[in-house]
Amino acid sequence: MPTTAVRTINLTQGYGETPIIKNLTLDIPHGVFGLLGPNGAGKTTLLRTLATAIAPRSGEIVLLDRTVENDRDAREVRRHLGYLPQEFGYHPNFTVHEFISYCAWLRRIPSALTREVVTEAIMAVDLGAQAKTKMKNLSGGMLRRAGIAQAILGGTRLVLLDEPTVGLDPEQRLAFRDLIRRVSGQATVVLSTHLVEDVAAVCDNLLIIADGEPVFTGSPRELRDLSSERARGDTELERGYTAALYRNKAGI
Ligand SMILES: Nc1ncnc2c1ncn2[C@@H]1O[C@H](COP(=O)(O)OP(=O)(O)OP(=O)(O)O)[C@@H](O)[C@H]1O
Repeated sequence: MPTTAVRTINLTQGYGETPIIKNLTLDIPHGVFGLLGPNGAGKTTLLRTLATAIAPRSGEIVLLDRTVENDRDAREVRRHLGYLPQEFGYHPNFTVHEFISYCAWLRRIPSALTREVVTEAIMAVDLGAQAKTKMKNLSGGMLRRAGIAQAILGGTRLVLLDEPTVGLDPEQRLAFRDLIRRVSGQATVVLSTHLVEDVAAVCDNLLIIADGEPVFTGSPRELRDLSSERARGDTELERGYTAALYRNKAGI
């Protein structure tokens, strides 16, 4: 298996005149990859670009060994790609089963396979007991799990999750980490988060971006190694994170 699941080469992305992601060259290896950065750093913009929801302004993206140059490439790659945006839409009166079945239809999964893949995805996120519950009656954690179920539907090989732990209580976050570990047996997972501890718990590697530019790539352990007495933070990892940001601001 090739070692890189996602590659960006001189990727520039933005809205209107303003560039948000600036000339980003990045390799995301197979495994679980974290995206960290302050508010407005460009994490969502990068994930939306990798999800092929918005075309790059310039530069290249290679997803699962396919260079995405046109709509045909994007359509092909999307068959293997799952995306959970920060806010995902659903009909509140759909049951979990109906929601996931509807997503299967949107993803053009053949109807003969729908029942099987829908059940598989629901079971994978432990929502079997809620299959007949309406989406509007799910707790925040269950709703996130339903969102992840649609992202892994049909055995996707690349799963992009935007802030999947927002709004979860500590117990739900632990359960979420277990779920990501399980999903990573099937797919490369790229997730954005504000929570440095989530990254340490589940990610093999991570990128910190600030103002659309990379300030750190490496493992959680390498981030810890950046930690210094001077840097702010309650844990070594948080101090590593602030040190990486400070190092960038100081132009070191
Ligand atoms: N649709 C849009 N049109 C114009 N500007 C946008 C749009 N979406 C995002 N931006 C701007 O792009 C920049 C990066 O936003 P983005 O949402 O990618 O950052 P983020 O790192 O995900 O932030 P957060 O952690 O707050 O979610 C911000 O300055 C934001 O205001």
